Amino acid sequence: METSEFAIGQRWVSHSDTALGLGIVTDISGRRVTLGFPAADEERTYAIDNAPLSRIVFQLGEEIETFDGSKYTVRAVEEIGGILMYHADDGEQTVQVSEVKLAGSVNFSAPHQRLFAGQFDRNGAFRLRVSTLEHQDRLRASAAQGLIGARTQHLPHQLYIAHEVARRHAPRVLLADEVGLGKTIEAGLILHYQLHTGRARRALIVVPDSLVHQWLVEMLRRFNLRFSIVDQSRYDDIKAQQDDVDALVNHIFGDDDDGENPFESDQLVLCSLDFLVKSKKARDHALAAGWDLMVVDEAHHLAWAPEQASPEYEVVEELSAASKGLLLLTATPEQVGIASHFARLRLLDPARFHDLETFRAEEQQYEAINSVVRRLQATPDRISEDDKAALQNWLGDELAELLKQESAHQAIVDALLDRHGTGRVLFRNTRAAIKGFPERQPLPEPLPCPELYEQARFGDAGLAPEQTAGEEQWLAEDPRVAWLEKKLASLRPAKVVVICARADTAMALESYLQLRAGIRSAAFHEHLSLVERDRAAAYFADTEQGAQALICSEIGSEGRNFQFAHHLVLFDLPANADLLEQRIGRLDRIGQTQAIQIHIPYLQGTSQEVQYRWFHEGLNAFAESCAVGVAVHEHVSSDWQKALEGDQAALEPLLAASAEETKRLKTLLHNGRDALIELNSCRRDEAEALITEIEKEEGSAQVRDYMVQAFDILGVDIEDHSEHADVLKPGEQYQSGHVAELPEDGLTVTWEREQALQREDMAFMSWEHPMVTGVMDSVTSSGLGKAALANLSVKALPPGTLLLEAVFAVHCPAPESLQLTRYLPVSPLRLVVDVNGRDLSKALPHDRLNELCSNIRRRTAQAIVPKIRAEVETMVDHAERLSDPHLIPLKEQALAQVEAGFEPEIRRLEALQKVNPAIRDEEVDFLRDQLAAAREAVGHASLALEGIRVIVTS
Ligand SMILES: Nc1ncnc2c1ncn2[C@@H]1O[C@H](COP(=O)(O)OP(=O)(O)OP(=O)(O)O)[C@@H](O)[C@H]1O
Repeated sequence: METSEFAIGQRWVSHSDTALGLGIVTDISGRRVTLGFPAADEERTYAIDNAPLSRIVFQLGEEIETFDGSKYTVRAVEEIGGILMYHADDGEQTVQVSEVKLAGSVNFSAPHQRLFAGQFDRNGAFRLRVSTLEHQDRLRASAAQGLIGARTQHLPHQLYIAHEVARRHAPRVLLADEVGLGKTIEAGLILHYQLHTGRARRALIVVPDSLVHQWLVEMLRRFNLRFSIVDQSRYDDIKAQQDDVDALVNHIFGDDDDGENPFESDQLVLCSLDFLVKSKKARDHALAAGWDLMVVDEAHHLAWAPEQASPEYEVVEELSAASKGLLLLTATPEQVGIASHFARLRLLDPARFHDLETFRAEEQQYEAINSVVRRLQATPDRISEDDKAALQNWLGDELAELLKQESAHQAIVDALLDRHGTGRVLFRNTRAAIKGFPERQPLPEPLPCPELYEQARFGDAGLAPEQTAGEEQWLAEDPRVAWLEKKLASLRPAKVVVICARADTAMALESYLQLRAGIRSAAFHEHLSLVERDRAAAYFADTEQGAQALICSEIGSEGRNFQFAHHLVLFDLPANADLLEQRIGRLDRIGQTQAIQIHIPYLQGTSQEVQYRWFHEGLNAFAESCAVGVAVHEHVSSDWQKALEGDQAALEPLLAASAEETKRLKTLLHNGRDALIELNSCRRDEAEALITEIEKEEGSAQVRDYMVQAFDILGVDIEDHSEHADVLKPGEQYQSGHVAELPEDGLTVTWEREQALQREDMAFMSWEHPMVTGVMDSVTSSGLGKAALANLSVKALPPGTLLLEAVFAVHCPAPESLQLTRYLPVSPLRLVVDVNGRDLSKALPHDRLNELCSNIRRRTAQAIVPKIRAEVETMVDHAERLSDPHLIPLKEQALAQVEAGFEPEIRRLEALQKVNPAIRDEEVDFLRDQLAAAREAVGHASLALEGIRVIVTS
């Protein structure tokens, strides 16, 4: 009996998460279905179209258990109004059990019961099941888990961060690598890991308008993560789909709040921050949907001051409370000031960052902390008395506790970085630490100031004086225009990115260059729709027919990837040094192969010249990435303002003071904050070990061998394409239910990452490709290979001897929030027994049996099974008895890991509570309760029989 229509009361299981147990349909509304999972005390809502659910129908002869613990054997099944009624007996009386009454933690479809019910498979399916469990177990224990499938180069700083952050439960961190070092990739790796390991299911990415499409594409092509965009047009579509009567009612009553919540229809959603700020409805919907992980790119837009938060900050603050994990991304965390930086850290970790003034005061101590940390690391076996006193001062009573720990020095360093640095929350890699970036060459072009700008030489207006003149006029008289035209002609065919502060300037320049100067160019600014912007960027990227120049407004200076170009023209200069870094970062990013030529046309005797000299001589911000620009500006702001206003006398002192302050701050940061953050952001040796592990996993041919084995059983044909590549096609016996993502006309795949990086048209098949994980999940959650019957012909055993090869795996239903799979591996246990209970596991290894066993014809097998039922039951009992002792060490190990996972967290919160009165006792109690619940759940773990092969000798 098979049905796929949902009805309230039906029982289904989640094949993506069997630990939930047997679910019951509690609500069906619109395109969503909600199930309660009593064993795990969880409720889940799925989109009906792609719910990972399988209907559970117990077969005749199988045992069922009701929620009050009574057990019955199924004798007949009938369907009444979509609900199954089991006619069952307990040996004495016959009862009718509605499926509604079945227990939630029932372990359905026991392999031997499947066998007796005639549901057995050939040998190959059993073999596939065993190897699936073994691979799952190995992969889950591997440090490479979650990081294998990405179509990216293995860069140590990225993998280190991803590994460090992604393993956390509900991570909340600021990814603040310098511009262009790959924060998007880091966020993608973390997302991929969290989704792959089930630590997160629902994720929301919030980015500026101009980056929506780029994120969509990066997530899909690099990580196989398919996000859905929610924007105004999505709402328009929903509205259009509403039936006419609804629309009429809404129109009359002015109520358009009903209708679908598009944030709930998908698990992975991408949305622009601008849209969330503008649309209250979208905001409310996003809030109501709830998230496991939220990513916010270009987080420097989230400005905050003690008196007033920006609307962007408010939106993210609200949403961050509705999301368990939070990743904020920005290359320039202090772009809008230290207060905003603090406020963002507070969103991430309110327990640690509770007071702005305390935060400021702490920053003064970084240098002293750094020197103690360095000494601790240099001499791991002793601490000087002076350092002990300093540590006592910083860590108080906690020090004594930390000193008792096994690796006391590391624990103290970690506690210091966390409690007195930005340790757990902030990651920042710098070009200086990573090395290998190309040179940046500033090429100033002083030009005479035309009369046209006589009234707009200085102040802010002087930075973009064209806004004070008519368009025709400035295009004709501003010498930067003629210079640009000539420069582009002389550089042809080299690609050039031109950035100016304002959209009007970009538009006027672009149409001038295109129409009057005959230069192939494209404009990129905020007045274009998202599609038009992507089209412009693609036209510019095209190497054969594309534009030579892309004329961008300031939005082109964020997040975009233009590293294929080597020339940047700064048509004007921004006021803020971080913005300058963002602009240069479009070209100065991973993948840039040549020196970057930065052309800087400026008008002499205007604020442009002042700004050029300030950036160049004061901050050295053209030639090198400058992280201290905003802080230096705060220090010299009144002189800077004066110089910008045209006060000649202020300029030289400004340049001298800025250069000195830049040097001072860089040294300070180098020895203080940056050093502390660097300690945290990439531990080289760990990163290298991780890469070795990932490459070992990728380098082995195991994934292909496994999939070849699976394809053989699931009816997928493999044709040779070229070295490392194949073409997969549905064959005659194709079982589409087990193989997701295989198009009818086939799929070209590569098994090698290097090839995948070159050939984006090929799917990159790794252990973490959705087709591979889909097959693995489908094998373990379905009945495939659970029971098999085989023939063995060996002289050593008399004909007619029966053997049982059984495979067990750890089973532990528990609330998902506990994430117990972290501690309890699958741990497949294979045993071979005979009818007398002899343990033959070692004498008859799995591979040897695979070689020796052959299939029995189905008819013959069906005739044999009823005759050997009693013996099989006896052998299953023997195997279960032999399996029992294996569970004890597994549980002990899991318990130790549970403690090791929770206790540092509890200690940390207790330590922070002493300095932060805002931490409530309930927060600490919550963790203690979680620990108790995890202990209890581990206590109930069992070894469940996952598959059997009954072997008959001949
Ligand atoms: N591991 C990698 N493998 C291949 N390409 C990479 C890798 N890391 C980064 N890149 C490429 O380098 C460029 C910069 O990466 P990304 O956009 O993630 O940087 P970012 O730090 O977010 O930049 P920004 O500060 O400008 O937002 C992108 O083109 C990206 O595709």
